Amino acid sequence: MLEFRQVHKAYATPQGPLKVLDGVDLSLNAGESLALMGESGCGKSTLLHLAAGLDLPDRGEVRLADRVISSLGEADRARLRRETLGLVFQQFHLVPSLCVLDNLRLQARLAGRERPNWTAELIERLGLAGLEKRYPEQLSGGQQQRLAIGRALAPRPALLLADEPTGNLDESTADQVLELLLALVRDTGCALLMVTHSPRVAAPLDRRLQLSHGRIG
Ligand SMILES: Nc1ncnc2c1ncn2[C@@H]1O[C@H](COP(=O)(O)OP(=O)(O)OP(=O)(O)O)[C@@H](O)[C@H]1O
Repeated sequence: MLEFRQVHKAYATPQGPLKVLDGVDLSLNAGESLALMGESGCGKSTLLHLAAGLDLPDRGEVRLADRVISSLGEADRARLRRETLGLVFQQFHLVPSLCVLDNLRLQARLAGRERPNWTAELIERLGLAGLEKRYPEQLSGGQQQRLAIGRALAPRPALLLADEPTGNLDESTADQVLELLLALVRDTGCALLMVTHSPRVAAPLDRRLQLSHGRIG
């Protein structure tokens, strides 16, 4: 589903290149869930951005759904991302001018996979029934993050990439949102790569990997 082969990435800084990934190998099978852990600044978000084709490695290869996403041009990367991936970040990235229902519909439509029955089921399971016509700013933080998860899963992606998806929520809301995310991932058979610094959040996933000194330990 997702594979990194000897991936290297450095950022240009005024002090010279900052080496962040230094030969990362990683492989995630279809339907599998993986927690990527490591200290702040070790390169977890960088790795996730490379997995999504939002950025490119300096060396090495990133394969997504049997395509080498790191060799594709920007338009092809965007298409592969739309067709294959769901993305959930700490900031919700909802469309503020669209209501709950249209936020969900838009994402499915962009992927060319609108399924009204699935959208309706999602709204129920997200606990957003009755709030379909509300705009994101009229929702609580937990509701917004549930909507962001629903939006990512609306097109039934093969892989969900999540960057600290409960990082902005209080502990009990975070627990509920995480439980919902894992249940939806399990029921849709979607693979999951989740960045988290929290062992508690990582515990229920199939595997846990540590990123340190630019490599997977
Ligand atoms: N565009 C950029 N230009 C220069 N340096 C960057 C850039 N993006 C990230 N960095 C640096 O690269 C390193 C890795 O950043 P990254 O965001 O991947 O870490 P992280 O493990 O996700 O951190 P956190 O857990 O704090 O979110 C950090 O030292 C960061 O300051």
